[in-house]
Amino acid sequence: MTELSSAPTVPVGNAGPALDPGLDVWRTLPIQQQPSWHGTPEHDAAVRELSVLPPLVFAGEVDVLRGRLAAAAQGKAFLLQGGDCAETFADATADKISARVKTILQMAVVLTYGASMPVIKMGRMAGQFAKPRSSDTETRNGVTLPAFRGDIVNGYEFTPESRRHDPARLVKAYNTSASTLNLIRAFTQGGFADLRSVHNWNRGFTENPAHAAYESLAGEIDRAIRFMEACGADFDELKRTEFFAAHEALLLDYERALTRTDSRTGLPYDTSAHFLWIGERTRQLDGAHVDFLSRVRNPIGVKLGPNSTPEDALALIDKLDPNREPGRLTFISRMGAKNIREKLPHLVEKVTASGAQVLWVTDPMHGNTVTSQNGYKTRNFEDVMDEVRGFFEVHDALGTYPGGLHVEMTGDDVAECLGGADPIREEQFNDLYESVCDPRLNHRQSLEMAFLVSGALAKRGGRA
Ligand SMILES: O=C[C@H](O)[C@H](O)COP(=O)(O)O
Ligand SMILES: C=C(OP(=O)(O)O)C(=O)O
Ligand SMILES: [Mn+2]
Repeated sequence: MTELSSAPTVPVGNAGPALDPGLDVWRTLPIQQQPSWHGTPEHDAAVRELSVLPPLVFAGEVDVLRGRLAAAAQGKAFLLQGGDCAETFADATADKISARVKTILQMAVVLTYGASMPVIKMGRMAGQFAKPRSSDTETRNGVTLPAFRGDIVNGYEFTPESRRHDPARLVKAYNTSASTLNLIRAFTQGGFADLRSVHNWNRGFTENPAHAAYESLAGEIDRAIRFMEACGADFDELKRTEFFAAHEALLLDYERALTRTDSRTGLPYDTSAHFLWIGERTRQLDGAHVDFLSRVRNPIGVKLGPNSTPEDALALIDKLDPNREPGRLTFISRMGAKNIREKLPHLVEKVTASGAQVLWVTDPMHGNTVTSQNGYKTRNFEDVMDEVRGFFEVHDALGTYPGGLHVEMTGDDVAECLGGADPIREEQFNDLYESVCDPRLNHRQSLEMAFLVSGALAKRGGRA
């Protein structure tokens, strides 16, 4: 198995054949959600600097991921994507990064047991710095400033200086991604991801009386691990795990500058992350984002909101996955709990009938955002779980495979989403709401979701 820490046999570098000129066609196409910094000397200098910096990920790793996603598209693996809505430079600390990775690993163990198949672990991490926004501006107490668009563009602090679009942030985002990825690699390759430790961390969750309902599943996992031990399983082999980095490919200057030719194949790889997705607001068929991502070899995701039509989905497949290559294309539906049972079936049916083998993943966060009585952007855990249930129901009815989960979550004890078995109430927002964009599941809510989804996966497999 290729490990992330090992160097590829032939690294991606700056040398090698010239990049395909098609990679710049996006510059001639309509483009949404970009900062207003083009043409400035600072912007050009930042892009020049990025274009000669080392790749953050290797082409060989990207190929391994494509293979793993192909298995998921065929119902033989399950994808778990999780992390902040918007990473920040200030929170790229050892404690916060490791808490998030630990939580994803904890979720993955529970899901692996329920699914009885490999879980592909992927962070919205090490590059999730750019945010599309509904509005270009934000008004507070009669003062209007540019909206916060993620730390790669401007600062969250509500002052004219901080909200200025600053191209020097492009390079800081690269450096922060590199140090985040370095810690992730050390954490997942250095022995900390030992299956037995990850399972022990879950004990803290089930010891909470609010989570008593999950004790029996945790007990089953415990017995399975002891059974493996008794059979002489090589736990040293299970001390390391693959972990992949993903973000929304929103700022095409950044993505283009980090695109390199793979010297093995001569093909372009976007080396800013293993997996890149196109957001709901930038998936226009004739737009810049779809064009650019159609030309790189990375596995690509596309968010599909409630207005997506089967025709949109089929046209996206033609453009992004013309060779119908399993693992290349993931559709991440984010319909909202109220819509999923009505809107998703047509999409899945038509895509399946076309013969394309995409991976279907649910994002149960972005269609379920509401404002709390006390004015915070939030989501109800029950709505989030209802969308996940709907996703499973739709696939069960159609005989297709619900292949993954895409969530905004953190490893910390924040209060941003309402509810859960150990419920978060809106009075807690004033002290514990930390997100600079969308509300995330906290550590406990994330694990609770994993236990619930694990149960659903086990039921599908006929084991519960
Ligand atoms: O993360 C997704 C979007 O960037 C986010 O939901 C946009 O939020 P807004 O509607 O507050 O701009
Ligand atoms: C912007 C996001 O989602 P969407 O494109 O689905 O709104 C996101 O995933 O943070
Ligand atoms: Mn978000």
